[in-house]
Amino acid sequence: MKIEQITLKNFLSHESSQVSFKGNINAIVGVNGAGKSSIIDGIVFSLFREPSRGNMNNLIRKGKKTSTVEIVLSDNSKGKIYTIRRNIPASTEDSILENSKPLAYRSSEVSQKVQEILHLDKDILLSTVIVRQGDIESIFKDLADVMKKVMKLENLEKLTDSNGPIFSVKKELEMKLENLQKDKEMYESKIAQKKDLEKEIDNLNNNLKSLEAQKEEKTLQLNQLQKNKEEEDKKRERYIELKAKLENANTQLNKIKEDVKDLEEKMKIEQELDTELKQLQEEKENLQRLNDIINQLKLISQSIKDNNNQLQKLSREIDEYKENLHTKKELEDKAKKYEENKQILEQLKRKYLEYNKIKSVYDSDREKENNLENELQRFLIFIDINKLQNDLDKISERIQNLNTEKGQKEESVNQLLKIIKNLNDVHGNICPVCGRELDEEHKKKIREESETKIKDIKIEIQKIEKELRDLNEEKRNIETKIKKALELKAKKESKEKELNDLKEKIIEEEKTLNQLKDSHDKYESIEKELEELEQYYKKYLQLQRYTQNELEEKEKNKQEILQRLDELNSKYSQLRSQLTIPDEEISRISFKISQIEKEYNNKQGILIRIKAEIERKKKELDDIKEIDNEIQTINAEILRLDFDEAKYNELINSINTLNQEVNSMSQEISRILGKLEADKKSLEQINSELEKLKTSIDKIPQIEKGLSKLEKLRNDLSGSGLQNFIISNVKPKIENNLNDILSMFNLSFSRVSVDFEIGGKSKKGKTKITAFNTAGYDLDIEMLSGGERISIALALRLAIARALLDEIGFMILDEPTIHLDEERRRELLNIIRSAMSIVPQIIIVTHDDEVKEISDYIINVYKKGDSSAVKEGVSDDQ
Ligand SMILES: Nc1ncnc2c1ncn2[C@@H]1O[C@H](COP(=O)(O)OP(=O)(O)OP(=O)(O)O)[C@@H](O)[C@H]1O
Ligand SMILES: [Zn+2]
Repeated sequence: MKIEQITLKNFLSHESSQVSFKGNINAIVGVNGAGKSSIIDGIVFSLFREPSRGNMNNLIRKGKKTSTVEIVLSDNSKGKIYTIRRNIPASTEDSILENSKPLAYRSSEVSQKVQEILHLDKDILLSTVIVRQGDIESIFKDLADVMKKVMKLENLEKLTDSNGPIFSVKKELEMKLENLQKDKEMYESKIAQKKDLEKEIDNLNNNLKSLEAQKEEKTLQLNQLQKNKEEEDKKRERYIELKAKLENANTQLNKIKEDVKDLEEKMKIEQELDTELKQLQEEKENLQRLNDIINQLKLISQSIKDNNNQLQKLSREIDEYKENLHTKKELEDKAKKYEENKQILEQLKRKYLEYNKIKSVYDSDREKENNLENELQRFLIFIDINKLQNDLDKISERIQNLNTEKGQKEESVNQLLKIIKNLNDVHGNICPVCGRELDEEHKKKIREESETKIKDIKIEIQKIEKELRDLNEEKRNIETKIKKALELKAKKESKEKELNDLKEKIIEEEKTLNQLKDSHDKYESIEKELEELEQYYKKYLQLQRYTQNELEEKEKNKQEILQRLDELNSKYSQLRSQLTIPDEEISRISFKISQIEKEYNNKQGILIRIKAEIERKKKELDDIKEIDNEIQTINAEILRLDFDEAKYNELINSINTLNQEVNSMSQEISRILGKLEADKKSLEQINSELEKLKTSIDKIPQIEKGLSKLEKLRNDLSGSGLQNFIISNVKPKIENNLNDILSMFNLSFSRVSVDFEIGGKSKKGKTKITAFNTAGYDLDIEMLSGGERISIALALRLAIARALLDEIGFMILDEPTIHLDEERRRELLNIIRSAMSIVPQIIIVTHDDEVKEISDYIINVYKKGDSSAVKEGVSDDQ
C-alpha cells in the first residue's frame, strides 16, 4: 500500500493544500513552522482518525469550524485505488471508496474498513513505520510494551477478566446447571405424582363398576313398579269418574225429593182457587148490569143539562134582538142624510184641492214680494260714481305730468355725468362745455359745478318719486271704490226686475182664487156636517145584521127545545125507578167492578202458575225411580273395581324413592367419569412433562464436564504465561528479520539478539537488546554509537512490521536527522537509502540539504500569509 496524495482543508496551518508523493524517497522541506509536520498529522488523521497532537478540535485551523482531510492510497499488486475522506467534526460525509465505489460511510465504519480491507493496523503502524520527531530510538525502551500492544495481548487479559467472556460463559453454564438441577427435582416429584394418579384411576374404575351394577338392579325394580302404577292409574281414573257421577246422581235425587214434598198441598190450593174464581165472576156480572142502567141515566141527565143551557142562551139572544131592532129603526134617517152628503163632497173635492194648492203658492209669493221690497230699501244709500270718476281723471293727469318732469331731470343728470366723463378724454385745450381755454383748474371747476348740480337734481327727483308713490296709492283706492259702486248698481237693477215679475204673477193667482172660492167654502161646511153625522152612521152600520126574520127563527127554536126537555125528564124518572139502590151507592159501583176485576186477574195468574208446578212435580216422580236405578249400577261397578287410594299412594312413594336413588347413582357415575377423564388428561400432561424434563436432565453430565474444562482454561490463560509463550514464538521471527535487515545496512555486527519479558497489568515489561560484533563479543545497546543505535532502531521497527504485516508499503520519518552530528546523519542517510530495498516508499520531513540530495521528489512547504502552502518537485532555494 502506497500513499499517493493527501489533501488538507482548514487543517492545522493549511487552509487548502494538496500534496502528491511521486518519488520513492519524498522529502518534505521548509523553514520552521512552515507546516511540514502538519502534513504527517494529516496522513495519520486520515488513516486512523487519531490526533497526533492535542485533541481532535485542535486540528481545525484557527478561525474555522470544520476541517476536511482526504488521502489517496494505491495497492498496485491488486490494481486498486482507495480514497479516504474524513471531517472534523465527524459527519456522514466521512467515507472510504474503493476504485471510486463507496465501501462505507460514517467514521467508525471507515476506520473498521481501513483495518479489515486495507490491513493498515493502527497500533502496528504507529509503533513501527510511522516515526514521529525524535522518536526513532524510543523503541528500545518501550519494546516490551510495544510488543504487548501490537500483539494485542491485552485482549488475552480481558479474556480471563471477571467481566471477560470465559467468566460470563462459565456463569451462564452454572446458571443452566442450577436450572437443570431444579428440573431434576421436578422430575422426581412428577414421578411420585404419576404413581398417585394411577392408583386413584384404579380406585375410580372399581367404584364405577360396582355403582353401575347397583344402578342396573334398581332400574329393573323401578320399571316393574312403573308398570304396576300404569294399571293403577287407569283404575284410579275410572274410580274418580264413577265417584263424581255417584255424587252427581245423589245430589240430583235429593233435590227432586225436596221439590216433590209439597205436591198434595199445592193440589188443594188449586181447588180452592177454582171456587173463589167462580164466585168472583158471578159478583162481577151482577154489578155490570147495574152499571149499564147507571150509564144510561148519566147520559140522559147530561142531555137535560145541555138543553137547559141552550134554552137560556137562546132567550138572551131573543131579548138582544128585540132591543137592537128598535134602535136601528130610530137611526135610519140620519144614516140616509150622511150618505147623501158624502156623495156631494166627492163631487166638490177636485176644485177644493186645486184652491188649496194655488193658495199656498200665492202665500209664499206674497212673502217673497215682501222680502224683495225690504231688500231694495237697503240699496237706497247712494254713491256718486261720476264724482269718483272725475277725481280719478285728475290724479291720473297729475301722475303723467310728474313722470314727464322726472324723465327730464334724469336726462339732465345723464348730460352732466357725460360732461364729467368727457373731460378726461378731451384732446387739445378747448373746453367742450364753454369752448374756452381748458386747463386743469378749469377742468376742476367744471367737475365741481357739475357734481353740485347732479346732487341738487337728485334731491328734486327723490321729492317727485315720493309724490308719485302717494298719488298712486290714492288712485288705487278710488278705483276700488268705483268697482264696488258699479257692482252694487248691477245688483239693484236685477232685484227690481225680479220684483216686477213676481207682482204680475200674484195678480194672476188672485184671479184664479176668486173663481174657486164658492166651491171651496161649500166643501168645508159639508165636511163639518159629515163629522157630526158620522157617529150615528157608524152605529147604524153596526146594527145592520139584526133582522126580523132571524128573530122569528130563534123563537121557533126555543119552542122545540122546551118540548125535548119534557120528553127527557119523563124518560129519566122511568129508568130511575128500575134502579133499587140508593143514590150514594151509585157513584161507587164502577170502582167496585174494577176492584173485583183486579182480584180476579190476580188469582187467575196464581192458579196458572200452580197448575204448571203441579204438572212438573208429577213428572219428577218418574225421574226419582230412574236415578235410583243409576245409583245402584254405579255402586256395583265401584265394588268390582276394587281400588284403594292408600295403597296407590304407597306405590307412588316407592317409585319416587327408587327414582331418587337411581338419579343420585347416575350423578355419582358421571362425577366419577368426569374425574377419570380429568385424571387421564393430567396423566398425559405429566407424561409429556416428564419426557421434556428427561431430555433436560440428560444434559447435566455434559454441562458439568464443560464447566470443569472452562475452569481449567481460565486457569491456563490467566497470568503472563501464555503471553510470554506467544511472544517467545514471535521473537525468533523478529530476530531473524532484524538480522536480515541489519545485514543490508552494512554494519559491523554479526548478530543482534532481542530479549524481553511482558509485564503484568501494572508491571512494566523488561527489554534487553544485545549486539554481537564480528569478533563475537556481545555489547549492550547503550554501549553502541549513536549512528549504530539509530540503524538498529530503524531495523528493529522494520523487523517487527515485517513480522506482523503482510507487506510494508511506506515509512514516514519526521525529522530523523535532527540532533544528530554530521557523521551520524550521513550514516542514517545511507541506511535510509538501503531501506529502499525493504520499503518501496519513504516520506521524510527534514531541514537537511543532504536529505534532499538522496530524495528523488522534493515537496516544498512555506508560509503564504498566515497559511501554509506547498510547491512540489522543487527545492526551496531554487
Ligand atoms: N489549529 C491551528 N491552526 C492554525 N495554525 C496552527 C494550528 N495549530 C498549530 N498551528 C501552527 O502551524 C504552524 C506549522 O506547524 P508545524 O509543526 O507543521 O511546522 P513545521 O513546518 O513542522 O515546523 P518545525 O520545522 O519547527 O517543526 C506552526 O506555526 C503552528 O504554530
Ligand atoms: Zn369751459
